[in-house]
Amino acid sequence: MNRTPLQGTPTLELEHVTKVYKGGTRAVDAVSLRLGAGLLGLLGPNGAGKSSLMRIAATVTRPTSGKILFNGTDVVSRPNALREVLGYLPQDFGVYPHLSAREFLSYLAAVKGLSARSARRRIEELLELVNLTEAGRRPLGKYSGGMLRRVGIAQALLADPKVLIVDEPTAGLDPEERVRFRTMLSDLAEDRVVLLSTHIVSDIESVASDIAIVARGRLLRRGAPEELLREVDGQVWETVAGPAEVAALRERYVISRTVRTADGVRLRLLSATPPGGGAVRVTPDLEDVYLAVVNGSAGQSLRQAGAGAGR
Ligand SMILES: Nc1ncnc2c1ncn2[C@@H]1O[C@H](COP(=O)(O)OP(=O)(O)OP(=O)(O)O)[C@@H](O)[C@H]1O
Repeated sequence: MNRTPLQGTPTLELEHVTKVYKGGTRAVDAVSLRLGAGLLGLLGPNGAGKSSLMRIAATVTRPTSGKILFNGTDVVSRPNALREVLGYLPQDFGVYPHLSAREFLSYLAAVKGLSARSARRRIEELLELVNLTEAGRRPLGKYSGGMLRRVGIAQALLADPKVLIVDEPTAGLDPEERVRFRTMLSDLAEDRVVLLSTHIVSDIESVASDIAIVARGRLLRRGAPEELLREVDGQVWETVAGPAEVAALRERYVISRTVRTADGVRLRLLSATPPGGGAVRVTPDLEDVYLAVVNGSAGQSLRQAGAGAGR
């Protein structure tokens, strides 16, 4: 493996990273990932180990075993090599409720060692970017969940990071904010490593050209959306069923969507062979792949192996 990246192109490598918590939960199980400039969407159901993996990648938690290298430097033993260029938005981001967004960001900028002058300029840029210029003087205690999330995003970008790690960043954002945020992240990913975790497929399908699917601590797939989609090519079907048949279909197949219509329930299901009942083959989307992979059934019978993971 080439350990000498080109000047200016950051690389973050996770090698066989494992995290076993006290009590024995194996939250991350031998995950290896190599990230260069660009956005990697880490997709997995609740409890898959995404936050644990992100905390480890952000040097907040030490792995039980495995290595993390930033531009070739081992950051488990030398975390500052990454921390100096890292922006991190944890899932449980907390603020001081009596401070305004400007005061809070100024405080963090001082902690990060930014000069007062460049901090002021940067904070105004960021407040504008996350659409909080007007609200920037109000105490954070009066902010909505979505506004606080945007403050979290601004703090992660304070020091113009080379590596940006954002854990479920769109939680609490309204649809318009989600779109704005996704666009912002894909712009940032042009020359930075951006790692974004989510359990919502639509959060990443329009921005991530690179997707990793995790479940039960393990990395199950990694690839471009087109590659992942090929896995369920020809195996996604739509059918309309009466209310009585729906339960039986749920037993037999991984169901990726249901919509009630005037004629009954329109189901989208995964099956390697024609499921019968007039089902029509349809073009797969990422939600289908995600469910197939997480249910451990891609390429096999596509029968439901577990309860609707990730929904
Ligand atoms: N500090 C901890 N101590 C013990 N177990 C933990 C700890 N943090 C996480 N876990 C466990 O590790 C597993 C993975 O949790 P983690 O939060 O990393 O998953 P996740 O994919 O981020 O899920 P969510 O989106 O629900 O947070 C879960 O079983 C969780 O209960």
